[in-house]
Amino acid sequence: MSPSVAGQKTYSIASIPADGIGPEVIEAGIVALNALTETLQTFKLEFKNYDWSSETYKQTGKYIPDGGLDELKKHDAIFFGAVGAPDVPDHISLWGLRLAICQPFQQYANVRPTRVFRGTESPLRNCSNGELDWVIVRENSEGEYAGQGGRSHVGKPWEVATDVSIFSRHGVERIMRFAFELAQKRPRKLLTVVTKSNAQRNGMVLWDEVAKAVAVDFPDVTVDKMLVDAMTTRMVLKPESIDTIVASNLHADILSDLAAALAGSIGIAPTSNLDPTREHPSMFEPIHGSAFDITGKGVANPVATFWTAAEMLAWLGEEEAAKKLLDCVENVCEQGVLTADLGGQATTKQVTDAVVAEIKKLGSK
Ligand SMILES: NC(=O)c1ccc[n+]([C@@H]2O[C@H](COP(=O)([O-])OP(=O)(O)OC[C@H]3O[C@@H](n4cnc5c(N)ncnc54)[C@H](O)[C@@H]3O)[C@@H](O)[C@H]2O)c1
Ligand SMILES: O=C(O)[C@H](O)[C@@H](O)C(=O)O
Ligand SMILES: [K+]
Ligand SMILES: [Mn+2]
Repeated sequence: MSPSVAGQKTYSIASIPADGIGPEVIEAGIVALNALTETLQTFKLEFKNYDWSSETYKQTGKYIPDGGLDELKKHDAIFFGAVGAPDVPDHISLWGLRLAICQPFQQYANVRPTRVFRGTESPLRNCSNGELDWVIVRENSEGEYAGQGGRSHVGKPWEVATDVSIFSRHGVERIMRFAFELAQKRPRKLLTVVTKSNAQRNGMVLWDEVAKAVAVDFPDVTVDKMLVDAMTTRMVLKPESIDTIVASNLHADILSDLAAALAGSIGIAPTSNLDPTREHPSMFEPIHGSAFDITGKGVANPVATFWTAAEMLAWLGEEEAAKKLLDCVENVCEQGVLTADLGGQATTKQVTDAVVAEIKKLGSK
């Protein structure tokens, strides 16, 4: 961050639109953010685009060029689209770009809020707005995504393959502390620790023990423990009983897509990959992937990326602007300007234009 001539703070943002609908929604996000800074005149954003993608990988053999991570470190935040292409195996693309940033940058806290917006509907019967307002905290550096494992005797009938889950006391304790602190800041002060310590008898047992130990430091937070399978039914049947959730890397990945769908669509929900120590820039992306089925059609819902942009601003310290942006987005949903995933007919551009129009109204308030 650097002071600008006009005395306004300037934040430097690396944008990595990458694959599929990533470039479509990131473009929409940048349009909305530029409209916001022009209207508010309270801070500035400078974007630098990185064309790292599956296309680059196919041409050069690398998603991130040599020295790329050092380049990224110079920015205040990273605004990421989605990675994954039909002609590159998914494990190559995910580990080549998203995880290749999250893991070395120790963005260990993945924060995934979900709620039902004004003007949108939950597919759940009898779930009114306000009854589904959750934040899922996903452990984002180890667990099932530790990268430990391998294959031997490839192609032989006796072939073996392993993916070993790693739970370290250090890794579990830091995510638990983060989740308790977040739950403590929310009005209900309610945290559900998701586990699978009946079947997974080592790592998940450590997970539970550390949760219990950390809870002692947060006497004002009410904690409960749920096995992940039962958690899915509670999310569907008693959404109002849930507030903040902490879960392992894989469990939370699955639960958060479910959460987004229960709030109306995967096209709404944001993700923050945070390095809470602020040693490295944090990375912000919509929760969804590259959505090959709708790529290039101009119909991707940009709302998840707008909410992502708001989360990024809040992390940078611009909470008021973040709140205003999200309000504009919710106003547009309430006006019924919705993409097909939310039951509407609007295009990405029509939703973006409507959000920009709402943002411009802020200037006259
Ligand atoms: N963080 C990431 O970059 C990330 C996340 C998830 C999946 N992926 C990758 O994306 C690729 C496709 O994965 P997938 O199909 O499992 O998940 P996906 O999220 O891309 O799509 C799932 C479904 O949701 C719909 N959808 C997603 N985003 C939408 C939006 N903004 N508006 C409207 N509809 C939307 C899609 O059309 C599709 O029907 C794979 O390569 C996968 O590895 C990447
Ligand atoms: O991390 C993953 O599993 C994928 O990138 C994706 O599904 C996500 O949620 O980020
Ligand atoms: K994404
Ligand atoms: Mn996911």
